[in-house]
Amino acid sequence: MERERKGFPSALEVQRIRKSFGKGAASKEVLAGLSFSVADGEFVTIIGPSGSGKTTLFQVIGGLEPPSEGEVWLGGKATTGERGHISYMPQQASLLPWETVAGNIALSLVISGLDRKEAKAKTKVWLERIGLQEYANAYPHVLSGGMQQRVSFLRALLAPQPLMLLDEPFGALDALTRLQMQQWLMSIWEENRRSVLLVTHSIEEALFLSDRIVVLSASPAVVLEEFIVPFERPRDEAIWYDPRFNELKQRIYRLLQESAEGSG
Ligand SMILES: Nc1ncnc2c1ncn2[C@@H]1O[C@H](COP(=O)(O)OP(=O)(O)OP(=O)(O)O)[C@@H](O)[C@H]1O
Repeated sequence: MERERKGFPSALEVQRIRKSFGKGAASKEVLAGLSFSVADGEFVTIIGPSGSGKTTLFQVIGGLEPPSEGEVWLGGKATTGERGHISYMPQQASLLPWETVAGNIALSLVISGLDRKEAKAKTKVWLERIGLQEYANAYPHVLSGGMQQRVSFLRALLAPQPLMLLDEPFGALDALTRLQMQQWLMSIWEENRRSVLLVTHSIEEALFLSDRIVVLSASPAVVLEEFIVPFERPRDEAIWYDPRFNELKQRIYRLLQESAEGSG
């Protein structure tokens, strides 16, 4: 089987993915033939109604669940059903509790190939960049939820895998911290472009952060529509007041609402 294709441009290609759980009459189709891609250095967001299969899709992309049909290509290689090819940031920060904040960051750098001395020096620079230099020697449990997510995002950013999957990373934060985190993440990401696939329930968050938005239908999920987000980078809060922001927000909202009504 062809395992590599020359000149394959995408960080991620999801090709006609189907996924059903259960067998026979009890079988339930969750993903009903999904295809989309993430280009190198692109920030793509998946939005879909609750229960539309977003977590299942991430599990298929990350190789934790085999698809019933279809293929996953990462960085030009067929990786369907294989683990270890993506860097993952979950909703609840998963920092190593026995390592300090600096230790957690340094470990990501060591895993991505730096020696310990280089990793230590780089960790210092990163701690300053994310505003946590005072917490270098603290353990993760003393950090606030927002601070933990900064370290968690940084660990995903520094990991060697080319695609980052961000699974509702701000879902557990209060509204103000969430806004601050969106601005923070965008500024760090704009300086260090990586290929990102984000899942969120928030249309505003998707419009603020992404280059492109893929809207999924209610279960069983298909791609309803893709939207190119037209705002130039670097971005700031001014885009919230741009008439195109509201117009796109309304279009995506209506699409999700129609899909939810159609399935109910
Ligand atoms: N291992 C499994 N066995 C059987 N059904 C499953 C399994 N995993 C997920 N499902 C079903 O697949 C459907 C989609 O679930 P999933 O968690 O992927 O949706 P989601 O879009 O991430 O939901 P939410 O937005 O609420 O987080 C649900 O109906 C769920 O019950």
